[in-house]
Amino acid sequence: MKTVMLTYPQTLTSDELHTQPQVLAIGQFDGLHLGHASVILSAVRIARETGVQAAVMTFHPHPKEVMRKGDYEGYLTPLQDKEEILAGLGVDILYVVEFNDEFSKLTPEQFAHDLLLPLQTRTAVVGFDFRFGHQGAGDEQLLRSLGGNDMTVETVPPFLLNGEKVSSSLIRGLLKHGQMDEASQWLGRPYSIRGTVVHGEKRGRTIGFPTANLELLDRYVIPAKGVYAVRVQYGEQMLRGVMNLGVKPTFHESGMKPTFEVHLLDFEGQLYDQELKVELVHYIREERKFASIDALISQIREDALTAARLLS
Ligand SMILES: Cc1cc2nc3c(=O)[nH]c(=O)nc-3n(C[C@H](O)[C@H](O)[C@H](O)COP(=O)(O)O)c2cc1C
Ligand SMILES: Nc1ncnc2c1ncn2[C@@H]1O[C@H](COP(=O)(O)OP(=O)(O)O)[C@@H](O)[C@H]1O
Repeated sequence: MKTVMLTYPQTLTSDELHTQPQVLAIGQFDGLHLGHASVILSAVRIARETGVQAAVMTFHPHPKEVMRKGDYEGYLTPLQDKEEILAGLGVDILYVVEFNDEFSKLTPEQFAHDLLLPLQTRTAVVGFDFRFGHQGAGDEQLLRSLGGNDMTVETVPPFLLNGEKVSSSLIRGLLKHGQMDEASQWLGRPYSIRGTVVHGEKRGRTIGFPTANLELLDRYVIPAKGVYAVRVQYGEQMLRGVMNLGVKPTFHESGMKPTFEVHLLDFEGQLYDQELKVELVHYIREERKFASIDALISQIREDALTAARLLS
């Protein structure tokens, strides 16, 4: 899959894009959950049937991050994660449109005429509640009429799981409550984060449980504090682990920023500066303040056994 970054208006109307006829799924797609996947897989299917390219258009940063100016709760799937998942769904090309003030003011007509049609979009595929253009003025009907004879529009109905509509906001809520099993079901995969291993307080090794402390690569949605059974991708290897996401109340009074720290079950070696992808598979328990270090150690030992059992 190829990724093309677009900024309106400079790059859009130029011939340099070398566009070819395509089926284009359009959306924010944060989370790339089962509902999003059904939109994208519809586009891929139509593209294969009609012998054209399967494309996706998304917007970055998240419009809410731009409009709320810093008061944004974070991404379920930052760009790098989106790219990886979309490539796996069979998408040929991903257009990432820079979402900025100017882009947010585009009318529906400009969006269709200056962006979709120059990209040779033969079919636009959108979710049932798709809105576009300044303040969401455009809907599916308007998109259809703006496409005229050049572009058709396919609308994909809501994807239901156990009778409920799969949505990013519902998944965010599940993560905040540590309901990882449900979140995984709706996402179609476990929730994951990526980070670089940084130096911590060097206490882990002294208590027999070294932990790789992660500095997250992006502004992820932060799930519930507590202990998790995790799978860790380290280069080509998949390793099992147990993670604490919290403020270590046994050692610190309030005011600490939550840290992500992972103890790998079957690993010895150095991880500093390495990148890890951590899948939060199950929530084990809440973080607690222990009366002694020994009590904490025996609890961590038990957590590691629980994680091994849950991940086997
Ligand atoms: C599985 C696991 C569970 C943990 N649970 C708690 C906890 O409930 N309360 C707490 O204060 N610290 C908890 N910790 C954090 C430890 O206190 C921390 O790993 C230790 O202080 C080492 O920190 P360092 O990596 O910065 O050296 C946990 C760590 C792990 C790996
Ligand atoms: N099984 C393991 N799980 C996690 N990290 C490990 C493991 N074995 C060795 N390490 C290394 O030890 C470091 C963590 O040790 P620790 O004493 O907790 O130091 P820090 O406070 O800097 O995280 C990790 O960053 C990694 O380089």
